[in-house]
Amino acid sequence: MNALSLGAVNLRDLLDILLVAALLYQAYKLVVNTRAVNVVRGILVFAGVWVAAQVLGLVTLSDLLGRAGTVGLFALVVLFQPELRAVLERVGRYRGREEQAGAALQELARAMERLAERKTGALLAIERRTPLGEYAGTGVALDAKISAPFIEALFARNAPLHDGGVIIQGSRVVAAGCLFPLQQSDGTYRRYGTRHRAAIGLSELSDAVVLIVSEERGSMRIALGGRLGPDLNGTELREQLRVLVYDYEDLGDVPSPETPAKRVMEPQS
Ligand SMILES: Nc1ncnc2c1ncn2[C@@H]1O[C@H](COP(=O)(O)OP(=O)(O)OP(=O)(O)O)[C@@H](O)[C@H]1O
Repeated sequence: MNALSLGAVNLRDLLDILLVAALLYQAYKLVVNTRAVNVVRGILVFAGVWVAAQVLGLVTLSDLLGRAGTVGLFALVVLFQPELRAVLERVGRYRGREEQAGAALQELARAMERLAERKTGALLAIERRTPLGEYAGTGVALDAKISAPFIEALFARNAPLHDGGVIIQGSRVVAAGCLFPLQQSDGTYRRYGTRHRAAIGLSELSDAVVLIVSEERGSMRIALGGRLGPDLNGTELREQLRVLVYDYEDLGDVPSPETPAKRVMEPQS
């Protein structure tokens, strides 16, 4: 018997099982809270029926399901192309992103503070799991590192792209002048203007963290999960950005709108 073996199971088997478990857990975290979760359930039922057909020797059924499965795989790749690309991009991102994330957070918060001080209206959506490509497509594509002066320049009055929202992916600004979906008027946010309602609307349809600087009040707020948070000072804004955006990748966890944000995101009417 091998020196490393523990009875029938040796250390290599244990390592194998642990790695597979870790992989399955990562896959679970990728799909939970996304539209893919129902598809995964469907695939599991499909696979269950297929295995049962094979075990029971139902040749025609298992052959049919096997062929349908191959076609289905291609269909899934097409259907989930945006999500797959986002996952691969996340996996492929190089190390050192902690440093980049810290710098992006500080620059973004500084830009928000300066815009608020000068009462310059601004709207910025930070992408998390839900791809924001369809909204980015309504504006002008950019590819610029986040910096406070750049964001301030984008929203400066009379600047060509100051109207509409900016979209951020990680530490890069990827689009400006974008049209976000307005919150459907259910009465809750009726007294707010279109900038705030566009922020709430986008946060309703995606898991994006949407930042707003009010031109009227010079306040900074976050919309998340279809709700508008309270006015934030610079410290609170940094803390929220850290918890909601710039920490999650390294922790491997995207906070859901209900979790950490709840502390400071009481609904505002
Ligand atoms: N659907 C939209 N998508 C993105 N930006 C929008 C959208 N609708 C309006 N905006 C932006 O909001 C600006 C108008 O803001 P408005 O004054 O109506 O809103 P508000 O919520 O009262 O904000 P503020 O407190 O800054 O005045 C527009 O000039 C435009 O830049």
